[in-house]
Amino acid sequence: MSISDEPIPRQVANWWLGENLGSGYSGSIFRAQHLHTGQVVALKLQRVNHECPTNRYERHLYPSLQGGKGMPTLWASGVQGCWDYLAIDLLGASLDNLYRKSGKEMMDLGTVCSIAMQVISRLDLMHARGILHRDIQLGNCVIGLPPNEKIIYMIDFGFSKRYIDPYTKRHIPDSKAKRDFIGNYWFSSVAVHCRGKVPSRRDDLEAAALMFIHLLTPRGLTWTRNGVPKSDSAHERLKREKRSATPEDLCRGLPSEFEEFLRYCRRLKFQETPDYARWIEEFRLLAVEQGYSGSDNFLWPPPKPQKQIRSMNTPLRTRMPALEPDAFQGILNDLRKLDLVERPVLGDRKNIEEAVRLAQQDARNGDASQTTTTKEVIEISDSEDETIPPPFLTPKAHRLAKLTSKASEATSNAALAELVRDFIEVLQCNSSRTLTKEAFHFLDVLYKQLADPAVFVTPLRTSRQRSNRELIEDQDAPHIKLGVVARLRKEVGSARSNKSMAEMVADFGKVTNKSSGRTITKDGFAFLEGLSGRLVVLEQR
Ligand SMILES: Nc1ncnc2c1ncn2[C@@H]1O[C@H](COP(=O)(O)OP(=O)(O)OP(=O)(O)O)[C@@H](O)[C@H]1O
Repeated sequence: MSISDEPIPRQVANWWLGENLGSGYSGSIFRAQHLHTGQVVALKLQRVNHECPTNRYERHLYPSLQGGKGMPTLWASGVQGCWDYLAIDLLGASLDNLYRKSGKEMMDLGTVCSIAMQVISRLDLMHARGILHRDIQLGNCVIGLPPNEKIIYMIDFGFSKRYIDPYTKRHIPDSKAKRDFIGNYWFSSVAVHCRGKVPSRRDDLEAAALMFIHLLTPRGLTWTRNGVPKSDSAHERLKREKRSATPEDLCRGLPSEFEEFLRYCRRLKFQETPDYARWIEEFRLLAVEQGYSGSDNFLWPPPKPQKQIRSMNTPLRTRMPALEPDAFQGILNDLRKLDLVERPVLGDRKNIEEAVRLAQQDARNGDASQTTTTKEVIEISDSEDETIPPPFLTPKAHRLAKLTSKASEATSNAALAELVRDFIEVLQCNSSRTLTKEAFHFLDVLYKQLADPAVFVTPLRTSRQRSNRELIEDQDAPHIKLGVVARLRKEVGSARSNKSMAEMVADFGKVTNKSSGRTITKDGFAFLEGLSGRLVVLEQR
C-alpha cells in the first residue's frame, strides 16, 4: 500500500485519536488523548509525502512562539510511520465558525473592536519574535476553551516564515520579481495577492484590517460572496475587484478608524515596523466611545453596550431600498450644478467622479432589479437632540461635523478663529493624530470661507505670488511635503489676507492627505494655532 492510501490510524505515537476537528488542504486535526497521562490535545496529522509539508515548517516555528499570549503550546511532535504529527493545545471554535453559526449578516462593533485589539496584539508578538503569519483569516483565529474562552489564539503557521534572519538579524529582502501567491483569497493584502509582492509585516496587518471590515459588512466583503474562485478567470475577477476597492468604498458607513487603519497598513514601507500599540489603543477608544468596556476580552455572545448610545441601536451599515432612478437623476443634476470644477476640493476629485459614476450605475441597477436588491445607504438622523451622535459617527466625528456646520455659518474671522481652536482641541482629544474625512470636511469649509472675498475681510493685496500648492504639484517628494508644513507654520503669522490663508489651508490639507497615515505633525498643529491667531489679528485691523 502506498503512503497516500494508508488509512488514518487510531493511534499515533502515544496519542489515541478521537473526533475529527477539521480538515484542510494539508491534513486533518483530531482531538487526541495521551495514553499514559490522559492529557487531551489537538493532533495535527499530515502524510510525510505531502507536497506541501506544512507540519514540518510549523514544527520549526512553534518553539519561537511558545509562552506568548494567544500562541498555542506545542506539546509533542514527530514522525511515526507515514504520519507527521503535531500535538498542540486543544482550542475552541474559530471566528469563522462563530460568525457563521450566529446567523447574523455581520458582527457588532464591540466584538470587532475586541477582535482587532487581540489580533493586532498577536501580530505584534509574532513579529517581535521575527515571524510573519502570512495566512491571516477568520478560520485561523480561534478562541480558547474555558477558562480561556475570552482569548483569541492564532493557529496554522503552515505558511508562516521568519522575516528576520536568525544569524544576520537582517530583514528579508524585497524583490521586484513577481512571486507566486501565498495566503488566502479573502484577506491577503492587495500587494501580495494582486501584485505578487513579497509579504512583510504590513501585509499581515492589512489582512487583519480586511478581516475586521469584512466582519462589519453585511454579507462580508464583496469579493467573498461568490465562494472560492474555481477557475483562473474567476480568480482574476476576484483580484480585480479587490484591487479596485478603495478604503473609502470598503469602509463607507463604518467608524473612520477602520478606513484609517487600512490606509495606514497600505502606506507602510516593506521593512517598516507597524505602530501596533497605537492601533490597539485606537480600537480600545472606539469601543469605549461606543459604550463598551474597552477591555479586549472576546465575549460571545456579545453583551449590549453599557451606555445607551443610539448609534449602536441601528446597524452600522443600514440597508434600504434603492432610490428611484428619477430621484437619483435629480440629485445628480443638482450635483452637476455645483461649482466643483472651480472650487478646489481638498479630497481627491477622482473619488467624487467615481462616486457619481457608481451612483449612476447603482441607480440603473436599481431600476433593473428593484424588487430583489437592496442598497446600502447611510441613514441620516432626523433627531433634534444634538447631544446624541447620529448613527455611524463616533463622538469625535460628531464634534467635527458640528464644527463644520458652524464654520459654514460663521460671519467673522473671530468666529472662525475660535472654531479653528476647537478643531485643534477635538483633533487632540484622543491619541489619533489622523486627519479623518470629517476633519477634511472642516478644512474644506474653512477654505471656502477664507477664499471667498465677499466674506468679512477685504484682501490687503490682490497680486498673487506663485502658490505653495503649485510648488507641491511640481515636487512631490516626502521631505518636500514635510517642508511645506514647516513653511506654512512660519508664514501663517504674517499672512496678509484671508485669501492667502485659504491657500495655506488648502496646501496643509493636500500635503497631509498625501503624507503617511494622514498624520498631523507638530508643525501641523502649530500651523493651525498660528492660523487661529492670525485670523484674530486680521479681524482687528
Ligand atoms: N488547536 C486546535 N484546537 C481545536 N481545533 C483546531 C485546532 N487547530 C485547528 N483546529 C480546527 O481545524 C481547522 C483546520 O486547522 P488548520 O488551519 O491548522 O489546518 P490546515 O490543514 O492548515 O487547514 P487549512 O488548509 O484550511 O489552512 C481549524 O479551522 C480549526 O477549526
